[in-house]
Amino acid sequence: MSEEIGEILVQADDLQHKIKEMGEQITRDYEGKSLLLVGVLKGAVLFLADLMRHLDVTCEIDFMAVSSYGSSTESSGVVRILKDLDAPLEGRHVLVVEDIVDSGLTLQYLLRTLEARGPASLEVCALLTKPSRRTVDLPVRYTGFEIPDKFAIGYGLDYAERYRGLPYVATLTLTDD
Ligand SMILES: O=P(O)(O)OC[C@H]1O[C@H](OP(=O)(O)OP(=O)(O)O)[C@H](O)[C@@H]1O
Ligand code: HPA
Ligand SMILES: [Mg+2]
Repeated sequence: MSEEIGEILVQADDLQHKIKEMGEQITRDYEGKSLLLVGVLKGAVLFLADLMRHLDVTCEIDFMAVSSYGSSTESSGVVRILKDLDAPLEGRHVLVVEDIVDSGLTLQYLLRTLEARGPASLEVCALLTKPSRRTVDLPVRYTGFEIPDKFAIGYGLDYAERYRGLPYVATLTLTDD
């Protein structure tokens, strides 16, 4: 099997422009509040780092690692916690930061888990969404871009742990040799 970077789905400039807009919107919505960003490792690392540069509110970060894809292009459907948050969520305004909502299974699991910890509020900010693949209906308050039903790489998104550092989002083309 050989692999190559396919068509570009979201250009680097468009990503950065949208992230600035999202940061400004979140700043307005959380004015006067203290925000806890929960980054979902590993994919959300680039997005969270860029987003928080556009937040003008008191803000802390924490991370959770869950994995359902491994080195496959299809979700296994079984979500596992690999690393939990460092601090309790009780009474906190929590914003979950995701790179992509695809089937929605990861986020469904996360929201159930985090809601049970008693946050003051719990919302989601996702850079990318694939609405055509969604198997569960979820409340995503902030969304960057809708992308088609194709396996995407770049800007945090991996295939077998590679390609996360690309500054744009593209498709991955896999061909049998
Ligand atoms: O909506 P879903 O179908 O559940 O897919 C979305 C999730 O899958 C990816 O994570 P992955 O499990 O690949 O871990 P990673 O972030 O470390 O790559 C992505 O970062 C989301 O967290
Ligand atoms: O399209 C994708 N690419 C990489 N990781 C993913 N996790 C869910 N969907 C995707
Ligand atoms: Mg992955």
